Amino acid sequence: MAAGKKHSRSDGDDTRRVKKAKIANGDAPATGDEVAAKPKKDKKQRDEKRARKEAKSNKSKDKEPAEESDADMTEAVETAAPDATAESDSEPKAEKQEKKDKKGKKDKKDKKEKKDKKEKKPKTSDDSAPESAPEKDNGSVAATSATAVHRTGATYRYKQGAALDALSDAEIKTFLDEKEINISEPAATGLRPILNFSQIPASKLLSKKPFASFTTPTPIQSASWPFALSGRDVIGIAETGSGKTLAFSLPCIEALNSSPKPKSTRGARARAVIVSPTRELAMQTHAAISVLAELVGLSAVCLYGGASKDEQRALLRRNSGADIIVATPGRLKDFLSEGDVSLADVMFAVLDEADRMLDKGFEDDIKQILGACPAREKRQTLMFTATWPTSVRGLAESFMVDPIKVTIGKRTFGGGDDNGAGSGTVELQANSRIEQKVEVVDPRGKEQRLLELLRDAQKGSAKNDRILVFCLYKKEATRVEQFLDRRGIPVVSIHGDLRQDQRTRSLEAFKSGSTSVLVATDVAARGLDIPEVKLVINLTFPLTIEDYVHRIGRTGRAGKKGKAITLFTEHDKAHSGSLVNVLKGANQEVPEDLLKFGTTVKKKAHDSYGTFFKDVDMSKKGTKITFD
Ligand SMILES: Nc1ncnc2c1ncn2[C@@H]1O[C@H](COP(=O)(O)OP(=O)(O)OP(=O)(O)O)[C@@H](O)[C@H]1O
Repeated sequence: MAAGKKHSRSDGDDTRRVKKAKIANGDAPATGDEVAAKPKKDKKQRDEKRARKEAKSNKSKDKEPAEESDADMTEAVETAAPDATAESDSEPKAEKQEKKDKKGKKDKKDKKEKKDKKEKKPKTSDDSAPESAPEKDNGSVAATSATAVHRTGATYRYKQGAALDALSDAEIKTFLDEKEINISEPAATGLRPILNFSQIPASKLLSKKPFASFTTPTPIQSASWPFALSGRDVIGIAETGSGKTLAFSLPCIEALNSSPKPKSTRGARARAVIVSPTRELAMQTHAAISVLAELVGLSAVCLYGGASKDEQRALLRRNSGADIIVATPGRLKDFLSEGDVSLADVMFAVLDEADRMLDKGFEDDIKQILGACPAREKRQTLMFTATWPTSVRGLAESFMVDPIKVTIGKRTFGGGDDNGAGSGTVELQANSRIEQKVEVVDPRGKEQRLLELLRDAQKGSAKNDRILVFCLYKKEATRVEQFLDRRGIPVVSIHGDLRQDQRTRSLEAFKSGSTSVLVATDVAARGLDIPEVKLVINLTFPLTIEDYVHRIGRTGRAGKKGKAITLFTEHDKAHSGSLVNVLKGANQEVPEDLLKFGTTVKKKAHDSYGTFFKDVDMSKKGTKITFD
């Protein structure tokens, strides 16, 4: 099959993927006993003095060099060992039992309150919602000016304003329907979406007019802010480029700004932690949240691999406990284990690109990082992404308390064969402002076709239009960059074989427009907000359909239009069904040539693998494919 061929390529990545498969299969260096023994030990230690002991227990764990741990999405997998016994939020047993009892009582109380509320709630057409979303609240949002209290101890109080209270249910329902907002709210608080910036409660931050350059909140901001500002856990799923960064940044700053700073101690004691899958995304998020943080005198530090630890350590010291840490998992784990950072005071934790962070490649890191934070009942946890595969949902909820799920877009459509096998419904949606073209091509002609597409797209006045070309492998990216360079195309690249300073330089050259073509691996697929990317070309199809949605999402951002062209070959036929669904879901043309490969959505061959897994037929002999 296609995967077999890809893995037989002679670009060096093949062996790594096989190695990854082995590791994720339980063929990891650490034995099961070793892995199992650690959490128990950690628990005991934390029982005595959780915060300090956490750093110590981490110290005893095997340490990976940061330069490898988050250099690239593929590299991250290599370092991931299975740890099925690890707990998401390990705490002492007695404390756990006490919490369980308390939670039991609280649950009973909540249930009663919920029941009372439901009875009071006016019935609307949406009350007949499908069973899959029994608590869906669209259109039945009772006006309330209730003041929500944070369980984390933040003194910020979200009070729904009079202007929002004054709106009729019908107006709210129209807004929710028009913006395709779906809110699944177990606690039925009845909080209404924030329709415009003036409806956000006044605060020191708001007095500085941080949103002056925007006209209205985006749907994900409108719908998630009331809950996140109220201290609730939120899962936010919205299309690429729809302002999710601000959706979690505003509540983060408000929560921190209303809480006393912990007394200065040795090591930086962060109060918010935001975890990102790639260095560039961590830097971008850090830059974005720093704009808000500085307005109210809070500090944010970015920790990522491939750069000097000493410099980052110095930044942490200078800020004597950065309020906010934005980090890639590998480097953050290093700092935790070395005792340079403590997450024991974290009241606000965010997983950006959450499905990627919960994927097998990062799962253990995330367990360790969230395990170093206070228990989920004592922190607020937010997860945001554009794609939310079912495989990560259970794990996500294990890190959260009754999360509110805010989904933007019509995300349910059928698929699979006529017998209903192989798919069912999918909740995957590409940004509908992106025109998606798929060309089925002979694999041998791909690079020539790329050249034609680039020349065509950069004709005349479009000469400097920014175009992002995605490859699957690092070596492939290097080769394609050289191929284009030799043909006079101004090009730079970004992938895991480059040093961090080279990666940064490439991205800067592309962002500034000094070089109009960027060749990238999936290290640039998620989150990067590069202005005016006119076209995304998928030279080689990604490993998962989710990655496809993220890749093309580098264009058509913040309400703009964009275009994506995918060169699809017989090697990618396993993805034809899911690609057809994504195209249909975004009202895009489905080429006949693509349909020939079939429309059945293949179930993932192996549940243990995430975005980077591709089935490898170990019995097959490699076919040497020659490029160029
Ligand atoms: N309310 C708003 N109005 C207009 N533009 C906005 C608004 N909020 C954020 N933006 C802008 O939209 C762009 C995309 O935002 P952001 O990077 O947060 O998207 P995202 O949803 O996180 O995308 P991705 O899924 O790719 O990570 C940014 O340039 C941001 O400044």
